[in-house]
Amino acid sequence: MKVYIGCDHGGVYLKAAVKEHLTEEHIEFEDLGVHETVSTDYGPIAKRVAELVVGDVEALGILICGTGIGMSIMANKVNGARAAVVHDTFSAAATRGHNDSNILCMGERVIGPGLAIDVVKTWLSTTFEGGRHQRRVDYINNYEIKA
Ligand SMILES: O=C(CO)[C@H](O)[C@H](O)[C@H](O)COP(=O)(O)O
Repeated sequence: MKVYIGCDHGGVYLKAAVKEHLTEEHIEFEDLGVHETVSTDYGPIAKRVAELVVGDVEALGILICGTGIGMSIMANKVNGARAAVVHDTFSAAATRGHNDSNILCMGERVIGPGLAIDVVKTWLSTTFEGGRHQRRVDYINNYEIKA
């Protein structure tokens, strides 16, 4: 598994904390930026990470901005991206287990690094349950194919 990670200026510090965790856990990742807190736009970063994730079935993505919301809105425009804004471990497990989310979005202005790392741990270690949830994810995929 490889994790593509990106942020805007509102997520630089939380991204650094998440990268530290991924490094400690020997989880392969690629940082698509940004690296500075100079004001920037979340759109291009979210688009790039989402495209990379969709292009590699083994890959997952983590996107961080001030709230996680701008990143998720943009990422979900990319066909095949299932980006979820998550700030608690219950939702982290549910969105992997039920929605097969492939991109985790968080907000540095919303969540502290301790809980954020727990969210990342839970999200990365939970697997998709399939079954009735596969039908629901298929509905989304079919909609994208026709759109
Ligand atoms: O898109 C967002 C809001 O949902 C992100 O949190 C951005 O990081 C935020 O809008 C950036 O705001 P700023 O005032 O330009 O720092």
